[in-house]
Amino acid sequence: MTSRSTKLIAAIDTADINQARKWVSALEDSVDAIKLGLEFTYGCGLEAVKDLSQNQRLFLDLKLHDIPNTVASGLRSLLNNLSPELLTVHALGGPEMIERSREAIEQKTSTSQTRPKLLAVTILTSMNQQTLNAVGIADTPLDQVIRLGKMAIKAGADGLVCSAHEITALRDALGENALLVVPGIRPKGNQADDQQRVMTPAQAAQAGADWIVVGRPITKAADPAQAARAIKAELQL
Ligand SMILES: O=c1ccn([C@@H]2O[C@H](COP(=O)(O)O)[C@@H](O)[C@H]2O)c(=O)[nH]1
Repeated sequence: MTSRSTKLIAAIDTADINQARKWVSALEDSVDAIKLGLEFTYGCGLEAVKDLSQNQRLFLDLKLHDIPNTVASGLRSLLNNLSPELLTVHALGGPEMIERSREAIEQKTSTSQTRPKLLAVTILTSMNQQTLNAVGIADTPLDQVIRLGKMAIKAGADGLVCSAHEITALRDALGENALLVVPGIRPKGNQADDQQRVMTPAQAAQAGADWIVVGRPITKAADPAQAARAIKAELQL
């Protein structure tokens, strides 16, 4: 049990700007932040990201993964126009890519701004033991997340994207300061869709998530705001 207060991020996964606006406005008072990722950014563009996040805390989830120079340059270009609160690179890009990302972010943050927090995506929540084996990794998801998590934090990441199954072991390994941002969340009664390492909002909060990320259980609900409020209520249990 933890005294940490777990916050809710709604994943706004659509390429339709009008749909995105409707969701963001309906969810304004019931979530703590929005997440815009590949679907919205590729479909609507970076100007739309800026526009949609004007009055919202923004998690920009582009999961950059390339050689260190390209990722660092990409981040500098991105941060010319945007200042998300959280952003992602893939831990599998390695320590130099993470170090260079952190440097790029620091370089682009003026003294009056809050620095965007750099999150390293460990093992996608859609992967299980079988999928890891299929890409040539014999370790368990837990061992692999812990190894990547330690490396990423040492290289300068502020936090990690992981599943709720790894939170307790990550807290033991990394302490309380690493930000743990947790997708793969399904309230009871929701289907898992393509997610494999899943827990409920209450379980993730009890394990010590800083943020949970929830997409389809909110956006596909008949009343997205009500679904988000129910998840928030579960976080207080
Ligand atoms: O390991 C990861 C990393 C990111 N995500 C993203 O979170 C949301 C989850 O959406 P649901 O509809 O709640 O499944 C989605 O935008 C993913 O890109 C993740 O699921 N797992």
